Amino acid sequence: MRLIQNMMSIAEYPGAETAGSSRVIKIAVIGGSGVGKTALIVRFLTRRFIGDYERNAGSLYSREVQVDGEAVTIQVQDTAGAEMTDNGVSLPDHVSCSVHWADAVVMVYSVTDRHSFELIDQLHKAVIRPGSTVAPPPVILLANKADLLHLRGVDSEQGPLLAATLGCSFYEVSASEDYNQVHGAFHRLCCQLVKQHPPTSTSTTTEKKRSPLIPRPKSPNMQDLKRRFKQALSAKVRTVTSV
Ligand SMILES: Nc1nc2c(ncn2[C@@H]2O[C@H](COP(=O)(O)OP(=O)(O)OP(=O)(O)O)[C@@H](O)[C@H]2O)c(=O)[nH]1
Repeated sequence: MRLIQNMMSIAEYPGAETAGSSRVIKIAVIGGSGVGKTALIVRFLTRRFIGDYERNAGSLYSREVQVDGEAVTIQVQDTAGAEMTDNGVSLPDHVSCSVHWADAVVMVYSVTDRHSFELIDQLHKAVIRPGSTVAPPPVILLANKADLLHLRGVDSEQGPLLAATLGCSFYEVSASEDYNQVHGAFHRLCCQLVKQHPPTSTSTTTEKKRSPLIPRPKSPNMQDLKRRFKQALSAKVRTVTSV
């Protein structure tokens, strides 16, 4: 039942094409696999924590929120997990496109996953693209799963240290335990973007950055959500019948 309620909360959630307000803020969330990217986005936008997910293929979430008293449409692009290879970090095309599309980037690692922490430096390089003439987008670093103290693989001092080296803000959060932390981190980023881009110049700035070659990110639709719900449900039924 919890699963059903949770899935319905996503289905009720406004679609990506509802950008009716004057201003659209685009955020890409990137990081290693299973660090909680989807959980963080859903938590920020719906207040809910959903424990069951399938591997992410890259969905675009959208919602109108109030930022400093102004109605703003936030579009958040979830991305597939990045992997470390012998030649550095391997970013699927979809992730690179999302980074170029975004006004700001949220990098995520899990405090329980040392590899996801070690990916961050490489991911940051992919975001800021040293030597590029285009100004890099604002970036924040989130250390997720702070509730899993017994599984901690990254010391609590290491995150802030890395963030200071990279020149970005840092937040240790738990998508499962603390809505306020997650909301605070995303909200501060939104405030920063709103201040940086006054309403009249927003669309111009955005259009300048976006290449026509970059495909629009996917948005979750009802059919996709229903399919995922059925999959999750049949997995549960299998578990129950096999006991
Ligand atoms: N305990 C705990 N579990 C979490 C937290 N955030 C996410 N999870 C769990 O971690 C698992 C992975 O979460 P996802 O949100 O799917 O992670 P992801 O980064 O989107 O995963 P990929 O799409 O595979 O890259 C899920 O089982 C979540 O329930 C958290 O803060 N605490």
